[in-house]
Amino acid sequence: MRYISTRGTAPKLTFEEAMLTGLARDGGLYVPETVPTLSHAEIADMAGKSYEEVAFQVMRPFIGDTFTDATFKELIANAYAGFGHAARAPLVQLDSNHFLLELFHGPTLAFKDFAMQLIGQMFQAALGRSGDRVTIVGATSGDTGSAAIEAFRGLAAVDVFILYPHGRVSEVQRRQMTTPTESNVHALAVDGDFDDCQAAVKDMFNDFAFREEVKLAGVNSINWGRVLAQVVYYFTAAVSLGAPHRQVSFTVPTGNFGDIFAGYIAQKMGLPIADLVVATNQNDILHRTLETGSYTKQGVTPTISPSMDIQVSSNFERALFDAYDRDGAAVAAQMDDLKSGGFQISQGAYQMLKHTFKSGRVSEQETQATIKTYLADHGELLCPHTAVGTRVAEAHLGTVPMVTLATAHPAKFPDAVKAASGVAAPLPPRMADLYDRPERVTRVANDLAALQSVIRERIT
Ligand SMILES: Cc1ncc(COP(=O)(O)O)c(C=O)c1O
Ligand SMILES: N[C@@H](CCOP(=O)(O)O)C(=O)O
Repeated sequence: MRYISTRGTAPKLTFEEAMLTGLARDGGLYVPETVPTLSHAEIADMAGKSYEEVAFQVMRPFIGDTFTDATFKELIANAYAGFGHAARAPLVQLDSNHFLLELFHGPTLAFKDFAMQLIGQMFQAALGRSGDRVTIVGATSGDTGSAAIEAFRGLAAVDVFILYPHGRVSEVQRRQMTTPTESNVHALAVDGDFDDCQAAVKDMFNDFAFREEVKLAGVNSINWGRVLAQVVYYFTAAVSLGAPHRQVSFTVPTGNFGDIFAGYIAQKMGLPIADLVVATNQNDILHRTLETGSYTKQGVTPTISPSMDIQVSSNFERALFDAYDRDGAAVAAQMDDLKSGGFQISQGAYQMLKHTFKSGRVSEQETQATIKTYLADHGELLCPHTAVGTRVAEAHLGTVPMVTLATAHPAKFPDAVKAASGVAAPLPPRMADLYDRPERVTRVANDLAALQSVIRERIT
C-alpha cells in the first residue's frame, strides 16, 4: 500500500512514512493510491465482533508492513482500553429510523479520541523502533488539541505544540489543553481564528528548513492515520443496523471534513452507505459549496458549536482530488486560487461531489431549539455540534436508517448546553477538579515567525 499526494508531485510514501510526515512536501494531503475493498461476506462477518476486532479488519489493509498483525492488534487494544463504554461507540435509538452514534466515551469526551489514542500508540511504536524524536504541531478549534495533548503527554520522543484560537474554545476544551503538567505538551493561544492556526501549521510544513530543524510531524486530519481510524465506527454502526444486508445513512457535523471523509472511505471500501450528509453551523462553506459549486471563503463567525467554526476545510481537498479523477495538477490549481478567496469547481467534479454528499446548514437559534427539543422529546442532552447534526439529519430521514454522529459530550460545552436546555451537563468524576487545576498557556501573535520562535525555545 502506497500513499500519494493530492497535489501530485510529492514522493509516494508507505503508511508509516505518511503517518510521520504529515503534510506532503508539495502542500497536498496523502491518500492511499487505491482504496482496498471488503467483500459482502467480510462485512457480514463483522456482526457480533468487538470494536477492536472490527478496527483491525478495517484498518489492516491500509497499513502495509508498518506493524505486524500481533503488534497492530496490541496497539488497537491499548488505544481503546481507556474508553468509558464497552462498545466504544454505542448506538442510541432516537426514533424508529434515527440513531445517535455516541463518539464521546474516550478520555477527552470527543470523537477525536478514536483516532488520536491510536495515533499516539502508533507514533510511540514507530519512534521507539527508529529512535527518532519529533515535534508535533497541531491546530485546533478545541477538540483535536485536547485529544492530542491527552494522547501524547509524557511521551519521551515527542513534543506537542497545540495552536488554538484565543477566546474561541469552550472553557472545558481550553482547560483540557492548559492543565496537563507534562513538560512535553504546550498550549499556544493564538490571536486569530482556527483558520489562522491551521494556516500557520501548514506554513510550518511548507518551510522546509524549519520542518527539518524541528522534525515536524502533524496529528491534524492532514495525517491519513487520523482519517483511517475514524473509518472504523462507520462499519461498527452500520453492521449493528444490518449492513451489509441493508443500507444505512450518516449525518456528520462537519468542519474540517475529516470525519465525513472517513465515511466516504467506508463507502468506497464497500459499506452500503446510502446518504452521507454534511451538517454545518453558520460557518457553512461546505454547504454553500455543495449547493453552488463555488468554494468561497467568507470569514469565520463564532458560534455555540465552536469546533466547527472553520472556513478552510482541510480534507475537502481529498474529496476534490477524487472529484477531479485524481488529477493533482487540477487540485493544486484550485488550492492556489483559494489563496485569493475561492474557486469554482468544474462541472464534472461538482456533479461527483453533489452525487456523493448531501448537506444542510443550521442557525444558532435552530441549534439551541434542537438541544431543548431532544432533551424534552428523547431524553438526550446533545452537545451543540451533535444538535447541528440531528437537525440536518431530520431533513434527510427516509426509509433507510439514519445515524447522526454525536461528536462530543455535552459537558464539554456546559454554558451553551445550559443556556439552551436549562440543564447542566456534569463532567465525569475523573475530571471533576478540572476547574481547580492550574493552567499553563502561552499567548502568541498570529505570526508565523513568533510561533516558530516559541516552538524552537520550548522543544525539550
Ligand atoms: C465536536 C466536533 N464535532 C464536529 C467536528 C467536525 O469534524 P471534522 O473537522 O472532522 O469535520 C469537530 C472538529 O473537528 C468537533 O470537534
Ligand atoms: N474541529 C477540529 C479542528 C481540527 O480538525 P482536524 O480534524 O483536522 O484535526 C478541532 O476540534 O480541533
